[in-house]
Amino acid sequence: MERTDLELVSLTKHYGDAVAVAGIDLKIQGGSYCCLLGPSGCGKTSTLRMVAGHETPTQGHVVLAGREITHLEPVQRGTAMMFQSYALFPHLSVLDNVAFSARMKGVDKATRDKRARELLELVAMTPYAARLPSALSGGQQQRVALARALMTQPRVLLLDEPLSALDPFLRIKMRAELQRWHRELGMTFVHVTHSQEEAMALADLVVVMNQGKVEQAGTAREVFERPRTAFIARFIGAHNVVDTPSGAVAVRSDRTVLAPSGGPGMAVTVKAVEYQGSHVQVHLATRLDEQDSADDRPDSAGWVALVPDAQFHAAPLEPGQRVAMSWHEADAHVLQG
Ligand SMILES: Nc1ncnc2c1ncn2[C@@H]1O[C@H](COP(=O)(O)OP(=O)(O)OP(=O)(O)O)[C@@H](O)[C@H]1O
Repeated sequence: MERTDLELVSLTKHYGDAVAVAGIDLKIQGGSYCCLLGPSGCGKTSTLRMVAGHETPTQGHVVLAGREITHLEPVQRGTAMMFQSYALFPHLSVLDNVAFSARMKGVDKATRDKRARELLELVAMTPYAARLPSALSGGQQQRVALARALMTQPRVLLLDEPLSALDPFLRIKMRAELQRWHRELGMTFVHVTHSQEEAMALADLVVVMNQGKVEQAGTAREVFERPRTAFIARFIGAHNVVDTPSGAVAVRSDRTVLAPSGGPGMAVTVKAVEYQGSHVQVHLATRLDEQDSADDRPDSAGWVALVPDAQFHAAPLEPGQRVAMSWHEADAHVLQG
């Protein structure tokens, strides 16, 4: 089988003095679903735009299927971008929107309409072929945007926050559709998101970025079970970062054990209790008056224990109560840096 890997080599982008992307090395296997994940401003979109050819790298290379594409025009690369705002042409019907790129290339009407109809079928939009975009819902516009991007027969589909404009219900529905399309099309998807939940749900390869660099790349399970740094553990969530005499460790919230005060472990205070159905989230701090732990405060000392509901109700806890927090040695994962 032909290799269609996408490789980024020392990919760098400066805007004046500001470093948006600080030298990324990444290999994305052909046909995989990759999510670029990270907080706002970490360089995800700049990276995607350099792959698409909408931004010129300051340094480095983009290689697709063994071919250097760094300085090619967007249409010559074998990539297609689906934008955050779907940017459909308002005066063109759904069918003509999808067929547009082929029309620009001079493909005859019968051929381009046939291909456009096949793609509308794929995204379940056949009944809407004659409509204008203004008469479609957000989810429907998204499907048309996808069909339009696929018209160029790309090897790599680039998706910039494709679900961010949708309401939570539709977002989950479209997530399942993205998975299905990825499976059916067999092409590489590179999807930018700031939602760890979205990345974990979709990606074969999760690439967590921080300040223009790749902080960790791996399967969702690898990143969740073996977060490399405190930043990753906090960003992925559901982990406590605890300073111990042998360095910082990450412990999953559901593996954090609470015992009556005086028991083994660290003496902490219950700050808040949140009932969540199958589990109860117990927020903990060294003292009751401590501020909430903020993501941007790396030294913050707030923790969460996720206690199964039956266990919690057998021995309920209340804010202000002192407890002992501990974990099994095997559940403490040593962090770097
Ligand atoms: N055209 C530009 N000119 C100057 N600075 C820019 C430009 N585009 C992006 N930046 C800066 O580069 C950094 C990375 O931006 P980028 O859009 O790639 O981040 P992001 O991770 O996609 O963020 P978001 O999730 O908010 O879209 C940011 O600090 C941003 O302000």
